[in-house]
Amino acid sequence: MTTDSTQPPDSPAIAVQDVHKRYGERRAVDGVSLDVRRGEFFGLLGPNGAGKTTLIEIMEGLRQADGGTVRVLGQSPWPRNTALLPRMGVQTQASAFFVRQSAREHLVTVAGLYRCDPADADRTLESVGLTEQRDVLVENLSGGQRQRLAIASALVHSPELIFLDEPTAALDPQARRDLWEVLRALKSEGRTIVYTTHHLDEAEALCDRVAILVGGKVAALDSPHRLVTAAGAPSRLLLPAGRLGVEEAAALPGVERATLQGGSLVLETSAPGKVLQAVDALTGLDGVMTRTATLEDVYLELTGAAQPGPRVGHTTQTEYQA
Ligand SMILES: Nc1ncnc2c1ncn2[C@@H]1O[C@H](COP(=O)(O)OP(=O)(O)OP(=O)(O)O)[C@@H](O)[C@H]1O
Repeated sequence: MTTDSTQPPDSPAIAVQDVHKRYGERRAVDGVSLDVRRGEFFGLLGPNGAGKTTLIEIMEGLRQADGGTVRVLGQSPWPRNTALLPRMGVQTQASAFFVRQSAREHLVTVAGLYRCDPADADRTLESVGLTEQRDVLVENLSGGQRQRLAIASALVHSPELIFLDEPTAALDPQARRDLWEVLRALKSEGRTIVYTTHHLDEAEALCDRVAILVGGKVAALDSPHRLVTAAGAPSRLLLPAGRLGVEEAAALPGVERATLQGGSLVLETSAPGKVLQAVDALTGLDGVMTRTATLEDVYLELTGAAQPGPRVGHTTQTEYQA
């Protein structure tokens, strides 16, 4: 990995100040300011059309901002700054491939463009778990394997700053988890990663900090843990239905709301310890589950997509057994 010794080590990898971008009347990026720290795994989240791709393209030097300033590794990415190219790796949702080449040939070709050795291609193929497919033609790779090859193409020259745009979108659950390990290894090598995803569990598991963009503005920026804690969303306790009456449950100390959902009695509370104690005293805790708030709760609240009533998907869950 090459680094710029002229930059102070504590300077941000990316500094974005009051950046604007319009397409006609549409304000795609509307006064965004944020820093991405060196070595940070930074998530850019937001609903479709929130301005993530536009902002990333401005950071990558692919698009000109209408206003504001952007510094990437201490330099301006616009007008197109070729000095930055060897220091950045870019994976987009529409990556281009040499489809009539094998996976390895493709990567050796990309490595050659960066004046890297074929050995770098082999090492990178291994790091994304494609060694077995090295001789398979790109056009015969599965969607997930191509996705991994796209990521390998962004990594082959060992860039210090990596942009990954929904890299796990086409991956099955196991391949997604495998890729998490690849990404964690990159972070542990000190690389800076800017990451977009619609998988909130993934952002929570991987990112040091996330920015949630809504309508071209930063609606929240912090670590997933602090965002979840600050949101103060209630925890939920799920009891098998019939264990307690709804009214009886609603009257327990600390319970803010009790509802029947499917086969469960759902208790919302900001004092889960207190409610667990009360339930334990009445019925025991066998089969009781707790679900704590997650980044998805915060995200849905901020993007205005929150549904009334408790959600039960994608939550951190603990089940009690006798
Ligand atoms: N080249 C363009 N010309 C005109 N409008 C555009 C262009 N690119 C994006 N937009 C509009 O700007 C807004 C932001 O788009 P952008 O692609 O940056 O959002 P996004 O957050 O990346 O969305 P997604 O999650 O769907 O990829 C959208 O309303 C989009 O329709």
